[in-house]
Amino acid sequence: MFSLMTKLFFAGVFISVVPLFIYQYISFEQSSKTLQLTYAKELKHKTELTTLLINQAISHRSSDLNIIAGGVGELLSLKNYKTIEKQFNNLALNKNDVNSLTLLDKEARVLIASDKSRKNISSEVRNILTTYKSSAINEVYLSELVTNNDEAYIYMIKKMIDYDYFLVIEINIKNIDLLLSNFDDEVNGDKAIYIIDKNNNIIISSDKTKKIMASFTDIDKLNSQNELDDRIFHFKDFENEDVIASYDEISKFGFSEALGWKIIASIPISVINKDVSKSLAINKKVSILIVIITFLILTLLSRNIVKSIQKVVDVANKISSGDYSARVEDKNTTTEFNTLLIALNSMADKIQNRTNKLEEQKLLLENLAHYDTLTQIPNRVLFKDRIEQAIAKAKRHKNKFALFYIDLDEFKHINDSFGHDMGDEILKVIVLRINTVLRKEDTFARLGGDEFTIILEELQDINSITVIADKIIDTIKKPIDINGNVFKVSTSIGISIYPKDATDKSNLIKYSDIAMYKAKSMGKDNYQFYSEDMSNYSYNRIKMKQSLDFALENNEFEVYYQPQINAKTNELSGMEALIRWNHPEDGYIAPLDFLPLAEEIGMIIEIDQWVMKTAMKQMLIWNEQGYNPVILSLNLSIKHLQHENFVSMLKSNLEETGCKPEWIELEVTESHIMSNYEESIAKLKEINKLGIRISMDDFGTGYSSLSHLKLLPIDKLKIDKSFVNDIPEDEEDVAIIKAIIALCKSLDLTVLAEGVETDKQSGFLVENGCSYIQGYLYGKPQSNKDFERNFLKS
Ligand SMILES: Nc1nc2c(ncn2[C@@H]2O[C@@H]3COP(=O)(O)O[C@H]4[C@@H](O)[C@H](n5cnc6c(=O)[nH]c(N)nc65)O[C@@H]4COP(=O)(O)O[C@H]3[C@H]2O)c(=O)[nH]1
Repeated sequence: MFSLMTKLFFAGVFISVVPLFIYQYISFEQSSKTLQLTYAKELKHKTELTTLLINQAISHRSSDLNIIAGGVGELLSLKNYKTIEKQFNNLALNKNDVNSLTLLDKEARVLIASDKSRKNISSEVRNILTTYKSSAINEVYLSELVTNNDEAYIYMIKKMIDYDYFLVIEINIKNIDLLLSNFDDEVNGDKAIYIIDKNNNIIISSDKTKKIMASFTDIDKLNSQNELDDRIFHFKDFENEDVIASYDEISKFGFSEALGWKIIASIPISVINKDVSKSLAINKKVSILIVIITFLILTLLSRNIVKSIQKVVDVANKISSGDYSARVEDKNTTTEFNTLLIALNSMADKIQNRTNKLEEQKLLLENLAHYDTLTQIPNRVLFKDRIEQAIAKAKRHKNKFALFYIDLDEFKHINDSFGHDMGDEILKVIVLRINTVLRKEDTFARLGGDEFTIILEELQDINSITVIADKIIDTIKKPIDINGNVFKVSTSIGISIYPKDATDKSNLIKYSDIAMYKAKSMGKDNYQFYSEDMSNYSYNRIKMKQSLDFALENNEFEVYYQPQINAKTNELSGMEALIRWNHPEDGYIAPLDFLPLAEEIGMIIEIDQWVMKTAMKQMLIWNEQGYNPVILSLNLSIKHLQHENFVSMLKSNLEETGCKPEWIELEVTESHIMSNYEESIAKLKEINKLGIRISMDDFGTGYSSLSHLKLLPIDKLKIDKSFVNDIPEDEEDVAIIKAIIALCKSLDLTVLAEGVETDKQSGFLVENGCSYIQGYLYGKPQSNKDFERNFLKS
């Protein structure tokens, strides 16, 4: 993996350097070729010039020889040898290339010489002369080249026909005018010029370091394939160096044919290339400058891009790590980058908005998950979490805390009677009130319905718990006014203490719940601290549940009958059937101790049915026996009454037992009827139609209004024992009882007082218009046999 910077750098190198290299190479090659051709043409010119010079020199010497020969002939005839010698000397002196001028006889003896010291001729000249004499040439003869000590000579011979003498001019090739200077120009230069003989040996060279006559081996190999232009070749010279060369042949001029020389001018390609390099030096510098500028621009550009990308990456990283407020602030000059930045920022905006919404929804969900929607206090879930925290905290600091389990008494009836909306409003008021009693650090939660919990942490002493419990009870107890309806709500509180009662969540809750039940069973508006005995109580409940399942099968239930007396006449006006449970192990169990449980576990209908049938059968028996038990009053649980088949069950019971409907009176409690008023009315009317009477039990404890009562198909009201207990002393109760009696009168209802134990109570009731009495004063609930004996037979 390469960074963007590295990639851009290498791309820059590739883009800028490679084309420049190619360009440099091509321009070098091109320039080299052009220069080679230019040089070649120059070389060609040089060879042509040299050829011309040599030809001219030879031609001039030849003319000189002819002229001298003419002059010498005359002087010889005058025997003026001195003048001949003088002429010889003049020529030798004036012409650089003329080394000597000699007159020889036919035996090749020196007759006259420009150089007096010369008495004999060299063997080479003698041989030339011999060759000349044997040939048929009478014109000027040109010899082959003769070399001697780095010098090269040619000899020109002219026969003096009249005398059989020979004139010989020795020409030093190298001393030919201009040729020398022409050659000298190139000495020490890069160019070289050579004269080679017909055997390709160098006769003369501008470069003295190159041996004269050294073999110029490859000259014959110059052929068309090496030919760049007319007589211009590219080849390797005798030192194996690449050269460009041009040549010319001296043989093309007149008699010089005999020479067969070639003039070669050459220049090494390396020299040309040096020139090319020189001329391209500026080009190179410009290229290097371009490369440097390109690098600089690319570096700046890539830095700029990388910097911008880095900003984008930084922001993207921040966003990915949860910082949705991160934005790219800087504007970039690049359009594409600006587009990217705008897109990224808008993406971040969207993510932030979405995250905010999610957060809000999360909070809402958390709220819904942890808070009670009605009262806005913690719900069961949050309560469980808080109690765990409280346990951990108390454990750490070795503290204790209290757990309150609060249940509103009879709240279900309020709910049922006035509807859930009203119930909800009451709950809200109660929650507000409890909150005023609590400190901020206390957790107040609603577990559901009318059940609440409070965790009281950092307790100073046990007294503070009772103070708060009392305050809660008192504040709830105060009348609650909802839209003109005034309610009085009582409450039961169970309290468990950490770590005294339990150190774990579930036991603390369980024990506070048990304590709450205990509080409930002890009467209203009360609190109870948990104790181990209470656990036994709840254990007993579980045991009782199991026992109830078998009680019917095992015939453990019995129906007792309590007389109802017309106190005015002292006659039996009826009786109430009351269930009794004779537990095989625990003995007698009071109805209020097991009936709520039976209702809870759904057994109440079965039990009621059994009581109903048993009592109906008993009525038939007593009627058949000729007794007059008058009316059988049967208790009815609300669940039983609300059962959709209740009326048909009632009918079939009547049919099954043979009991007449007019013998029967069904007792429904005031609160039960009011809890489901509409449905109850319909059902009670159906029952009424069967000819069965209906009485309202526990009257005064519910919330029925006059208008409700008027519409109900009831025959009798039963004044609750709680109002009877303290009469005639309690003025309030007296007033209530009087009001109920007056109400019955006005609605044309029979009125019966329950729980009458004393003559005083009975006397007061009769005196005030309530002659029907039920109570221990006249008889406790008793077995059928006892009842028959005590009230039917007598
Ligand atoms: N201290 C005292 N008590 C008196 C006096 N006179 C009557 N009582 C008691 O008052 C209760 C009257 O019955 P209730 O109000 O219908 O109240 C009944 C009734 O609501 C319910 N219940 C009893 N048997 C049945 C039944 O078979 N089915 C249903 N659904 N409920 C029943 O259980 C409640 C309690 O029944 P019990 O314990 O039998 O208690 C009976 C009776 O024994 C008195 O002078 N002093």
